[in-house]
Formats: sequence, C-alpha cells, structure tokens
Amino acid sequence: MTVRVPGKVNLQLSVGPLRDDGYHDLVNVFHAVSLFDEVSAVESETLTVRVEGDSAGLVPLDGDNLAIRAARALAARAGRPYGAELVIRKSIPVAGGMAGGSADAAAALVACDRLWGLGLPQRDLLDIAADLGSDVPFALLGGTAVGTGRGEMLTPLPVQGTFFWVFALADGGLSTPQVYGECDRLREAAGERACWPALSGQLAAALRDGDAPGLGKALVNDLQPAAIMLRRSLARTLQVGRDRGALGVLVSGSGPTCAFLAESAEHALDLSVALRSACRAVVNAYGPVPGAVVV
Ligand SMILES: C[C@@](CO)(OP(=O)(O)O)[C@H](O)COP(=O)(O)OP(=O)(O)OC[C@H]1O[C@@H](n2ccc(N)nc2=O)[C@H](O)[C@@H]1O
Ligand SMILES: Nc1ncnc2c1ncn2[C@@H]1O[C@H](COP(=O)(O)OP(=O)(O)O)[C@@H](O)[C@H]1O
Repeated sequence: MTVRVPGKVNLQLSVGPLRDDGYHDLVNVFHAVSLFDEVSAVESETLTVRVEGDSAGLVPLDGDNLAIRAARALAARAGRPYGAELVIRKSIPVAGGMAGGSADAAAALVACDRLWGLGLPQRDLLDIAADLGSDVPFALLGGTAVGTGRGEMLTPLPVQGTFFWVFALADGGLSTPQVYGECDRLREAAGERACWPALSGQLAAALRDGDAPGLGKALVNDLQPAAIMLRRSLARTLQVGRDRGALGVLVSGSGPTCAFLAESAEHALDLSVALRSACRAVVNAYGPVPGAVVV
C-alpha cells in the first residue's frame, strides 16, 4: 500500500493571541503543492519505519517519527496491536515549514487504514490527525483550505486554475515552537498586542478568480519576522525573488523555506535560476494538488 502526500505553503498565516494550552489561535490558509513524500506500508508483526532520500538522516526513526505515531494512534483507535513496515520516500524538506512530518503522518493513516482493512470514515481519520499535530488534518485533505483554531479546523476554499511556485530550500531547519516563541517575543518587545485574526477578503477573492497578481499582493505570514530574526540570510533570499519580479514572496510557515509566486511556468524557471545562488537548493512546484492519495 503506497500513499503519495503533498507538502504545503501557507498563503495567509495570521497568528492570534497565545492560548492557555500553549498554542496560538490562527487563520491559516494552507495550499498543497506538488512536492510529494511517499509512504508505503507492508504487513509486519511489529511497527517499524525506514526513510529514503537525501534528507533521510534528519528524520527520527523511533517513536518520535510522526508516521509511526500516526500508525500507533490508528491501531489504538481500532483496538488491535497491528504492525506494519513503513517506508518513507522523502522529498519534502525536513523542518522546512512545508509540513513534511505532518504529511507523512497523514499518509501513514491512509496507508495503514487500507492495509489493516479498517475503512474508517474520513471524519475519523481527521479526528486522529488533529491529535497528532495542527497541520496533519490538512495533509489528508489537500487543495486549499483555511484552518482556524490551532489550524486543525478546516474549511476548503474555492480556487480557480493553477498557481506556479518556486521554493528556495535552506541549509538546516527551524523549530516550529521556537519560531512561535520568537514571534511572541518580538510582539512583546514592540508593545504589540496580537489581534484576533480574520480571513483576508483580498486573498479569498484572488484564489476564487485565479488572479495570480492579486494573490501575490495578498500573501502574508505573521511568523516571517521571527523566522528572519532566527535566520538572517532569509531576508536576502526573499529580496532576490522580489528583484526578479516574483508576484509575491514569503517565508513558508515557520520557515526556513522561502516561497515565490511566479506569473507562469516559464517565469518560475527564470526565478529558479536566479535563486540558485541564494539558497541550498531550488524546487519548482504548482498548486493546489490533492491531499494524501493511494497510488
Ligand atoms: C507553523 C505551521 C503553519 O502551518 O506549520 P510549519 O510551517 O511549522 O510546518 C503550523 O502552525 C505548525 O503546525 P504543527 O507543526 O502541526 O505544530 P504542532 O505539532 O501542532 O505544534 C508544535 C508547537 O508549535 C506551536 N504552535 C503550533 C500551532 C499553533 N496554532 N500554535 C502554536 O503555538 C506550539 O508551541 C506547539 O507546541
Ligand atoms: N516523518 C517525518 N518527517 C520529517 N520530520 C519528522 C518526521 N517525523 C518527525 N519529524 C520531526 O519533526 C520535525 C519537524 O519536521 P517537518 O514536519 O518536516 O517540519 P515543519 O514543522 O517545519 O514543517 C523534524 O525536525 C523532525 O525531528
């Protein structure tokens, strides 16, 4: 059983106040892009994971692996000590702000649900997903959707057409809790109070109309100043894309991956050439694409 699952970029990441449970209330517009991990599950007595790909060494192989945690949570829901041998073929950057670990968790849920013949309804999988992490439900759904609460309560957004993206991958990752912490620290230092976030009308209209220039202008990420503070070189990477005429530039989620919206597939190629010297690697992708699917 093999499942393909996309990474994401956040088109609007508006961060509200810090809650008592340590999470922030968000308006988080997720957009699934054509940069995929694959998770295979074959029958086994025990539950194990192996990771393939250039960044395999950065992924934990013990109980911290999100795919293992997902399979365990599913077996617990089914009330049976099921096993599986999981293999993750990794292309989504690790700790890159593109939710690769969450994607693997979602893929493992779908793969093991099939392998074990459980046939759980999607709402049950979404429930288990939300317990695993705020970004996991979206990886099941894919497309473009707005997440509220800590990002786990999803409403799909209508989108016309396809958007062309370039991603500049950085050396090393950034820790998501550390970036949220830095965001709080910067706000406090500036005497700013976090506002209650709302979905941007300009962003929703641009998505609905397939208006790439409009989307470029509406992109927003409240975590961007914090990510730049923790990784100063991102400011330069973003500037290279602006200078080369990207319709919009932003840090993807908690970073350090930077995302650039292109006018067309040709413009994306031009941007990717310009960005090559400003980061570790460049990847072109398009969105939206579906969430975790059996291949
Ligand atoms: C920032 C975002 C944007 O989509 O993702 P990445 O860019 O890292 O992939 C998400 O909010 C990350 O979601 P996810 O990676 O699933 O985080 P979780 O495991 O739920 O939480 C990890 C930690 O991030 C912080 N956190 C997460 C979500 C949220 N709404 N508020 C938070 O403050 C908390 O410190 C929490 O303990
Ligand atoms: N299957 C997995 N793939 C990637 N990272 C994983 C996985 N399981 C657990 N992790 C851990 O989750 C952390 C965050 O990874 P990831 O989801 O790729 O990044 P981000 O939260 O920035 O989108 C990693 O540093 C890694 O230790």
